[in-house]
Amino acid sequence: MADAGRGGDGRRDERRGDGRHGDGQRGGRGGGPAPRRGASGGGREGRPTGGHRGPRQRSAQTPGQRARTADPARDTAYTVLRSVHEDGAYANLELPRALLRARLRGRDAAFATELTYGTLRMQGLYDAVVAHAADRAAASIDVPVLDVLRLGVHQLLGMRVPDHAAVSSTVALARQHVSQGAGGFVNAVLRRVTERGAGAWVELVTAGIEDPIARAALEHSHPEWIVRALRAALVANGLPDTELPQLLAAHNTPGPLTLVARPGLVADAELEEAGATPSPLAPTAWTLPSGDPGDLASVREGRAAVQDAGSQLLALALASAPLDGPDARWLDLCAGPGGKAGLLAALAHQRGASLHANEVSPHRAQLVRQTLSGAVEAGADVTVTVGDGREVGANEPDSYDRILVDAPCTGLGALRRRPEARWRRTPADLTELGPLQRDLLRSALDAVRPGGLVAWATCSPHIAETHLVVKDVLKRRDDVELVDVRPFLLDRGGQPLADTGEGPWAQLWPHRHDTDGMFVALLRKR
Ligand SMILES: C[S@@+](CC[C@H](N)C(=O)[O-])C[C@H]1O[C@@H](n2cnc3c(N)ncnc32)[C@H](O)[C@@H]1O
Repeated sequence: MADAGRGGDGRRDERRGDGRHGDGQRGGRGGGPAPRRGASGGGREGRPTGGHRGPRQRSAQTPGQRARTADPARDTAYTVLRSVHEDGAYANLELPRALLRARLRGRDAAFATELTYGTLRMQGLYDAVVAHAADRAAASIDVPVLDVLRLGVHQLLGMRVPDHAAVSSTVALARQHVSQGAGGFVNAVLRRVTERGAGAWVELVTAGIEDPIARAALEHSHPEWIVRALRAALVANGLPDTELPQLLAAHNTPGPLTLVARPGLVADAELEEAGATPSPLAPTAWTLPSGDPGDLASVREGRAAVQDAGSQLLALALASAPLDGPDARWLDLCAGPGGKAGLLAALAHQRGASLHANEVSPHRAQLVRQTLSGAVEAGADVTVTVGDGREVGANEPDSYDRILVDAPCTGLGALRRRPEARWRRTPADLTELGPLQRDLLRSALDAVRPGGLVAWATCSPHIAETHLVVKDVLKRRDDVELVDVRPFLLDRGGQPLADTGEGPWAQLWPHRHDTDGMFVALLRKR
């Protein structure tokens, strides 16, 4: 298969530092054919689990009769996969553009979304399946061909696509984008994949792996170092490590599409009329069961937005913790693209306070301005600056009453929304981010006035970015105390969220709270 394989891996370095930790929910919701649940998501199967399957649905067409042109939904998924793997693109940004270009809406868009996101998430497991079925290392297969195969395997093992449709359409993709020869190779490999169900494939590729972490990593398609870190984070936050499979499975399941209703800017009736329902998770959170959030006037006008409930809870906790003295100046130190600043600006406006939103990247600061447009329109006192947050403490000491540090981090708590992130991140990112994170927290503690509050937040449960940053910074300061944040993490009914840890900080979990894995610590300067 000269055109399907080659000697080495030859993949480009797919890493690209991003610092992108907006909520990025748009496009993350699957739909259309329901994903099969079990091998990785707690029950994906839909097939006999043991051994080889019985007679399969085979295509009646001969290879010559089969489609040579891929259908638009699969073509779109393939194009996005190539951009992710070849150009370092982000699927949550690239997919909406690709859907628009292909004019896909409704079920076709939902199919393309599930195919893209599911394939990227499950890539680790699928490569092992491909390697077994092709009898060669996945790394020895040209990445464009491997991407076609991954899409085919996801249709066969992760979605309810009939075998004949999955195989013939994926072969068409290979012929159209790679070559005739690649089509033959893809056909042969996928036919072998159809010989077993998802559960049987997992058993086969994990057979003989004794280390439970390595086994869980392959079964749930995560890099091993992330599985180890998540296990440590569960234990450090008082949860049993037996929950690890549920946590990993939650990363392989699309999260709900949650909206934030920015207080004072949008009425409940308007959201209800648009089909949204109140989420029990946070007083400002709404769930949009179907449809495009961009169709809502409140979203287009910045009065509501797509935002994970966990992000909302953190901003609400910072805003609601009691404060002695003035409460007039709020700062969001690392604000881009502005999700939490949007909520803080609305809350500050209701209280007669101002919000200063700072962001180091000019492009992302521009996104913050756009995000805050709804609050500004309503008269909120908001300033957006481009600057290094590490310098704010020295430049404006003892100046703010409440400060949010939503720090640049690995984003390991948001893996369900950023399907390729798990394959891009490396332990080296932690080494790189650690000093920056500590400097930002120190700067915030300098910038807050005595008696004021600083919230340290990450969308990562990794101990190195959560507990250790706070402990390290506090070791050298005797003017700061930790405040128990858990009483301020309130659900829609006003009750503190359960299972957020032993305090004083709090860790949210996708498998427990159905939010991103956000961490928050609240600090008060004496
Ligand atoms: C986790 S994101 C913030 C997300 C934001 N709070 C939201 O809810 O949309 C972290 C942000 O910190 C920014 N950042 C990184 N280094 C920074 C620095 N030295 N000073 C200020 N911002 C920084 C990144 O560009 C990124 O936009």
